[in-house]
Amino acid sequence: MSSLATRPRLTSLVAPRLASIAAPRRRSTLAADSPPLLPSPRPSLATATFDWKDPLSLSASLTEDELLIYSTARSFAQSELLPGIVAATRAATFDRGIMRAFGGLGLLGLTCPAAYGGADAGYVAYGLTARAVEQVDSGYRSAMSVQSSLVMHPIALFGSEEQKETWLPRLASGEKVGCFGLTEPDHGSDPSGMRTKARWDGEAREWVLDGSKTWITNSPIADVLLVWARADADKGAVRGFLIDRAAVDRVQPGALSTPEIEGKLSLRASITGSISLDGVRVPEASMLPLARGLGGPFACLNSARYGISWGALGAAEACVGVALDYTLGRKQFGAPLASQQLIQKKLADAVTEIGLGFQASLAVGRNKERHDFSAEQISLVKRNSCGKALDIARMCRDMLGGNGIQDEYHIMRHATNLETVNTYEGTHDIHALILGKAITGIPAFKSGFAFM
Ligand SMILES: Cc1cc2nc3c(=O)[nH]c(=O)nc-3n(C[C@H](O)[C@H](O)[C@H](O)COP(=O)(O)OP(=O)(O)OC[C@H]3O[C@@H](n4cnc5c(N)ncnc54)[C@H](O)[C@@H]3O)c2cc1C
Repeated sequence: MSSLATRPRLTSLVAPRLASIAAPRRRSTLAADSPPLLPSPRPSLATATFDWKDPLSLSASLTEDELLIYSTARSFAQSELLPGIVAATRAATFDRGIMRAFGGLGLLGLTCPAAYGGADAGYVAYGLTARAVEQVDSGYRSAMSVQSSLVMHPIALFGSEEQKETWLPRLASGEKVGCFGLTEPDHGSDPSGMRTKARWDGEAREWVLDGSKTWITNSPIADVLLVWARADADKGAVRGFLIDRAAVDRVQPGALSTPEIEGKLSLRASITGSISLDGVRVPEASMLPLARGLGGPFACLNSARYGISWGALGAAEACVGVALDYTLGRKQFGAPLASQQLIQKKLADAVTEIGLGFQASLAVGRNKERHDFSAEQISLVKRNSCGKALDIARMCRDMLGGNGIQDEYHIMRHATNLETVNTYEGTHDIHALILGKAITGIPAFKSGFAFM
């Protein structure tokens, strides 16, 4: 260490030589046949100071608007959400007011049209918001992602004018909460086996829904439930239905129920439930007119999965921040843990993966903004970010020793949350199979259309 410190810095040795090449007056004094001092006519010096929080200068690739959205979301998350997260996790509660607060800041439906209360802000801004919120908790990011990507996005993309006007402004403000019901008790990774049915009652001009969904984020508090079902009058095609809970409860009390799933050891500050549909009648106009087949829900999932690729890394960077502080302060064997080579390697690995992961998500975000992306690119970044973030959270937990399992240090909560984030919206292995199919041309999943 000490000999390195007393050695002149490499740049101070090279700089004068570079200056002599760069200055035209001096260059002219060189003999015409002199060998060049350095191979490149425009050598680049390392001028930026390395910042572990932005190791590959992500912020330099962002617009002013994106930076502003990120700093708004981050200061809200740090000042309003962080202080209560430990208590919310212990009590396994989700404060409905958080949705109104997100809405008040304009963080819901960031990619939706401004004409309906969205922000038209672009996919990178959306990713940055997911990152800021998930630095506090994956459960809060889940609530926001479901509202924005899995409810508002499909209404904006596939909805009628009436559906857009009815729901989007109220979802954007957080006045109404939505949920997305695709997973069923017997069909998770392979939603092509879906059993929930929509029967057409031509006389009443209503759809009658029967079936059940499980593991549905926000379902116990949702005002509008986007439920995917097989429509008998459309040759059994999967269609999306917007169920207005209040309207159903008024006319058919008990036909629709959304009990909370208890006993979760992950995403405890997010509310998750099932959906039970027992002859639920909805008007003809409740069906999303422009979504037909599983391509509808998958289009929504692509948007949410992309956001997750940013969010999961947000959780990972929060874990690294805690681990770094802790290891700088904690002394064992007469020295700070942070001075030990093994600890530094762990931190270097984590910062490397986070920096690379954000660049990958940024690239996919820009591709999305240019309308030039593939579902496989999203599988790649969702899978990579979740897997890496989970590994980083576990490694950071380890760096805190026994204290690492204490909720006040946050890391263990992030690690248990990331177990879910790695599983939902397509498990780590299912995304590997999606990529495997694209690479080899051979689908490894046997029953038709596994994708969730
Ligand atoms: C907290 C939470 C919130 C959620 N929120 C929502 C929501 O809002 N809306 C919604 O619709 N769903 C939601 N989900 C459901 C989630 O998307 C599913 O849990 C996920 O898709 C996996 O499905 P599954 O649980 O049925 O597991 P399964 O599909 O039964 O998979 C179990 C295991 O088998 C593996 N596997 C499956 N098929 C294959 C194969 N062909 N080859 C090799 N391995 C395979 C999987 O990778 C996994 O490891 C949520 C889940 C959780 C836990």
